[in-house]
Amino acid sequence: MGERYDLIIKRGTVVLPSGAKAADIAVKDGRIAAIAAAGSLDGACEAAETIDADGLLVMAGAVDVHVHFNEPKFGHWEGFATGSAALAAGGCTTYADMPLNGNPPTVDAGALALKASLAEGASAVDYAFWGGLVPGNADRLEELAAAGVVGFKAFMSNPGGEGEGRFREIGREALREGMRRIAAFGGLLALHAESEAITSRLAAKFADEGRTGARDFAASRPAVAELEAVYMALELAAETCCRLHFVHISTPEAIDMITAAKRRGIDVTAETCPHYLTLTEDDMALIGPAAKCAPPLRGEDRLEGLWTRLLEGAIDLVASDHSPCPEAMKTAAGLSFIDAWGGIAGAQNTLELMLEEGWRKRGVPLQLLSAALSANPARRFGLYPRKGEIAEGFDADLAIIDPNRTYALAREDLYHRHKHSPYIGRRFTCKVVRTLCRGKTVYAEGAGVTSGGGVRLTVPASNVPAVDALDAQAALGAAHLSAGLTRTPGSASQQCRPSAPSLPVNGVQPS
Ligand SMILES: NC(=O)N[C@H]1NC(=O)NC1=O
Ligand SMILES: [Zn+2]
Repeated sequence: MGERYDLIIKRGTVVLPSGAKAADIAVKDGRIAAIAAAGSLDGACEAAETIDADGLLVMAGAVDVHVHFNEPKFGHWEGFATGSAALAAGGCTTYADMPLNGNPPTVDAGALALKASLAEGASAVDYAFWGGLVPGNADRLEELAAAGVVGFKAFMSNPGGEGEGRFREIGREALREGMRRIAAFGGLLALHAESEAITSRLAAKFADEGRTGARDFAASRPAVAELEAVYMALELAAETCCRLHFVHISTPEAIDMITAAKRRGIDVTAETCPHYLTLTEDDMALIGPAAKCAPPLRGEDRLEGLWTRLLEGAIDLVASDHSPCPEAMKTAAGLSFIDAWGGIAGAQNTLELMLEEGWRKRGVPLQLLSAALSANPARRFGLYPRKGEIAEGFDADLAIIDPNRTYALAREDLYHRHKHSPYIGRRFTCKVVRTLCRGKTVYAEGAGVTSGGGVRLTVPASNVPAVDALDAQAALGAAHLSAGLTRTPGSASQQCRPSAPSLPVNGVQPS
């Protein structure tokens, strides 16, 4: 007998960075200890537990860097236990929680410590936190960075939300100052990019005119609001050398502006969400407030344009933007579409939606989906080389998927606190059947979710790699399409590279 392992997952179709391959995976002390030809480990080695993955896909657990779990104070909207249970059931093993909708928002070290104390022992999977950049907290950014946030989030338009002291949007000059400060310590800024001037003016105009429907909501947040905000932020990033990430981009035109900025050497990445890749404005009008989000869902052409950009490697990552609320804020009698909460509860469905709509329907290679869902977010936000990939030495964070299962998503399948979702009733031809975080099963079909074992990950500010590290995905996508995405070497990113030395990854050790 050879090595003794804790777990062997045998004969799965394993999605590696180089492609899908029949393989066995051995796990020891929470990490991937060996990857070998299918059937070669079983029998040759001892293991405390064996999972037979014959006929199943094994992917790196998703790294969802955009969720709103809303504690403290708004845990009745969504909390760490229920939100993370939904993620686990959907094949996600690491997430980063956004600094807003909870109260106090995560805009200083005290608020971060309070939030961390609430997450401790409650989360099913591993997690990290975002800090916030808001008017007036420029002096608090360094303390948040020192406490290990993955980056800072700011809103260029009104974020909504409730409560005294809630999160606020930031104007141009405060944004520039925040970028300057963040760049000084090698941090990263994530932006919700919609122009407040455009969206607030249209919202006020439509309110006067009594226009309150789904189409009116979409028209009040047109594509140009996103494009103007992205353009302005890219200029400020070039000026301040601040590393930038755009959350939930909804238009291919904005992706193209970001791609052009990358070619100029600006250190910037782009995220989109499953809903912009799977639902249109027409769907929003049909489904109602469960499909309301900001930026709003767009037309079919833009949806397909985003898939093309994803295939080209021009979209760096996909995250859920899970932003739920109590049922009544979506469906109360007499509530107009305009007044319903804007946020889609999608934490559980990211991986299955991407497999269904990407791999199945559009032929997107599995390794490209895996890069967008796992490796790239882990890399960009300092969680790599611990999270995000199936490779020796990485945490054994795995999603096991049955690619031969047909089911229609039912309300009762959902683990998040409030069961409104635009995907209820949707048919899937694949299903996550088991999720492992550091080698421990956190979700198994039938058994459900095992709660509370997730650990917090902290990231030193200067440990986050520059965008060049993501070029592998662009190359992967370009190879698939045989259309090249090239970056101009030695331009702004070279001048802007922070002088701080690169630190080792400070992910929490497996306990
Ligand atoms: N406040 C908040 O969570 N907003 C999120 N919801 C949404 O649809 N877009 C967002 O940025
Ligand atoms: Zn969000």
